[in-house]
Amino acid sequence: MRLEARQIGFHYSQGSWILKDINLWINENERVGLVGPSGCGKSTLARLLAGYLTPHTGQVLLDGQPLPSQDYCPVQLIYQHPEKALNPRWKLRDSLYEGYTPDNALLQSLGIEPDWLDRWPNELSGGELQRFCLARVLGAKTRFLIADEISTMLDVITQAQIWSYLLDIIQQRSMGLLVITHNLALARQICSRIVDFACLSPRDEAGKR
Ligand SMILES: Nc1ncnc2c1ncn2[C@@H]1O[C@H](COP(=O)(O)OP(=O)(O)OP(=O)(O)O)[C@@H](O)[C@H]1O
Repeated sequence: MRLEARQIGFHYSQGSWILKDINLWINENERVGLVGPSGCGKSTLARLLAGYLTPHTGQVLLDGQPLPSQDYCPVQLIYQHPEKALNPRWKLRDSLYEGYTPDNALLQSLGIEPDWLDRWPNELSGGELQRFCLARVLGAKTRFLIADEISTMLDVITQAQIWSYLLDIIQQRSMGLLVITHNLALARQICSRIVDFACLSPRDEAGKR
């Protein structure tokens, strides 16, 4: 299976182009790191790849087909800030079971304590909440995971734990992973291929992208 951004162009509202002729692909079993300067459009590309935004030109393709618009999306995205991804008015149990029913083994392997399910999002730490966000996106139908700066605000021990859980699951299920990060050392440690955002779009005749 392959996730592909083909000739993607995108701008917000009436603004200027953020992405132009962007090409990127990730195969299953592949862990790709995406690095680039702040504001260049990495998170925008992540949202396009997961189907949260629609490109103005080009296509996002999964094995040559558009992403499903109704069913569970096989491409799932996790953000840097778990508190923004969870409804503050829902207990964590409700957020967790919204998309599918994760089994106890998965919750255990992510280090989620059973009593956390009865708490509100503001009653857990950032690292604990991020485990919920991971559990939410790891439905059996997930084939590609896009991790957008998911461990930036965590301490080193929690970072190591979360990446270790995640990489195990990704390997067991032969999933593809796109890691968006400013941490080149992390990308080198985790990824089988690293892509510089600046290399995703073609240069014009003047050598500009
Ligand atoms: N919802 C939005 N509306 C308008 N402009 C936006 C929106 N989201 C992002 N942008 C703009 O799009 C550009 C790319 O933003 P994006 O978040 O994709 O960059 P990034 O490479 O992920 O940055 P960082 O590494 O700092 O997270 C920026 O100039 C940003 O200001």
